[in-house]
Amino acid sequence: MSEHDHQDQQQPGRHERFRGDYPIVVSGLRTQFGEHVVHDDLDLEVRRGEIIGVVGGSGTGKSVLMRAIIGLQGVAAGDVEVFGKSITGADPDEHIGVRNRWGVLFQGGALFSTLTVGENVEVPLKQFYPDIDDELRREIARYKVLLSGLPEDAVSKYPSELSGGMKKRAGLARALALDPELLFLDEPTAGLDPIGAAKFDSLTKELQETLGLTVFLITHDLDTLYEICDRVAVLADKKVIAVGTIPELLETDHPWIDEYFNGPRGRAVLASRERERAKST
Ligand SMILES: Nc1ncnc2c1ncn2[C@@H]1O[C@H](COP(=O)(O)OP(=O)(O)OP(=O)(O)O)[C@@H](O)[C@H]1O
Repeated sequence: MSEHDHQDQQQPGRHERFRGDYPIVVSGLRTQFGEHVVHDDLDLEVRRGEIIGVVGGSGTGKSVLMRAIIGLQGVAAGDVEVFGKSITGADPDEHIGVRNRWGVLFQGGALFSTLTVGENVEVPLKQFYPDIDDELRREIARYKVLLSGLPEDAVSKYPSELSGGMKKRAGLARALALDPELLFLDEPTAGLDPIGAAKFDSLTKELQETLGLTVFLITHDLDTLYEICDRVAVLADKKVIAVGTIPELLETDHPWIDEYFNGPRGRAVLASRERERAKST
């Protein structure tokens, strides 16, 4: 047995980081519920190390797309590759080595209400690394809670004792439990006040930079798009109709994109950014 094999046996699930350019490649995706087609022939490539914002009107299929990418949503046609491996139609057990390389913050946090924050973070650790001893697992969970910007005493609190912003951070701590390379965030700043939302954005950016994460971020928050997203993918007409930086998107002349970024809210965000810039110069 080589030294490498030996190490792999000692650390189940250990893997090389993905070195390819596109950790997520979606090609010709079709999803549907009965007769209702949500995506049809949808393509998307997510670049390694970027924060990609995913926007679109309500019901255009942003969450369903995320679920298709992480294998929770059946796919009627097309292919989804994550870290170069096809997820589509695969037996979940077959791809355990891929599934422990991403973390997900679902809308609303999806925390277990009967477990403390620390115990919530321990759930994926128990699932994927059952042999870690209790003390080490607790210590890893505590570290992830602190990494997510929560105070030490949050570890032993129950979700019902937390504010909305703290719940999001607790959900983030759980998403980070397995040291993921890919982070999925479904509307992370929804329901937060503007200051809390800006803090969460900064944390996301900091984690992307320090941990080298690729972030798939569904949002309706224009501030988030301007502040931290490297590119933005726009869902409409059952497809990704455009993907690029905001200035690139504005050149496409698509009516929805124009309305989204140049409508009253888009203009207000731009004006406020201009004011901030003027203040800081
Ligand atoms: N389990 C399901 N069964 C049937 N239809 C579903 C199911 N999940 C989602 N849909 C439908 O798929 C479409 C896309 O839903 P999805 O939640 O992805 O939209 P979204 O773009 O994330 O919307 P929002 O911005 O409002 O969160 C919607 O029409 C929704 O009703």
